[in-house]
Amino acid sequence: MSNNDSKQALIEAKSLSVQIKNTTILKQLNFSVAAGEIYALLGGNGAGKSTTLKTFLGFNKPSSGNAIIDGREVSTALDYVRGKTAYLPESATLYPHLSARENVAYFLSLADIKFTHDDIDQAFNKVALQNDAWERPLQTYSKGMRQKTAIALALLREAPIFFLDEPTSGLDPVAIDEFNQLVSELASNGATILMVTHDVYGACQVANRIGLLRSGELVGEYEAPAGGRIDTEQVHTAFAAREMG
Ligand SMILES: Nc1ncnc2c1ncn2[C@@H]1O[C@H](COP(=O)(O)OP(=O)(O)OP(=O)(O)O)[C@@H](O)[C@H]1O
Repeated sequence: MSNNDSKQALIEAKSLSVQIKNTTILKQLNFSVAAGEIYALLGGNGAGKSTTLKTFLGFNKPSSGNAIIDGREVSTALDYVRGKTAYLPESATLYPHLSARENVAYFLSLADIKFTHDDIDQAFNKVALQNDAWERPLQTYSKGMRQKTAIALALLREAPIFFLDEPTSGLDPVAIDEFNQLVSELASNGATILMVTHDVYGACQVANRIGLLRSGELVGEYEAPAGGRIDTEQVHTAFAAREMG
């Protein structure tokens, strides 16, 4: 029995298939992410990573099988699912002309969430957003800083489930390490994280489990040993072999 079976699964794909315009894009996916776990869906261009995320976000309907969040079918419990999840697209969709504080305050107000000035300070400190940037417009931020802002917002929304789309693409090595550290901390504090990526190294650095996706099929799964990391070499070899067919 894997570790995963003993814990509550918060994200589940059950024989999940998705068709777009008569083409089957996702084929019978089965995986689950337990509470507090980081699952990386790894695949090359066109493997179906974004389609999987979009299905869990409710933008695609399964043609068969199920996409389940916290025990509920996504397509029939959209409001519930949106309240439970935070989605970080490849580039955070925040307002460039507003400061980090103004962005966060605006989106929290939209969601009808009460907050104080101190709450926002605490969230920015938690994600290690540099203090001198808090009141500066986001257009002066690096991608890493914008991501930190988006994560601070998710923390304030108290969303327990995170979807991350290619979170480290375009980050420099220091920012990647910082980001991976932050993601690990989120999970240690109980967040459940599904990330999609083509970065083998990054996935092995943070994930408890990696699913290898190719042409819409899950062709391999790797699990970190207790207290350890998934072997990068093993996953890299499988990834490269799969990509070559
Ligand atoms: N709306 C759509 N209409 C037609 N085909 C689509 C649509 N969305 C996705 N696809 C196809 O589904 C397949 C998977 O696409 P998807 O964007 O999920 O891949 P991906 O793994 O995220 O790739 P990348 O790393 O390049 O972003 C691709 O062949 C793509 O062309």
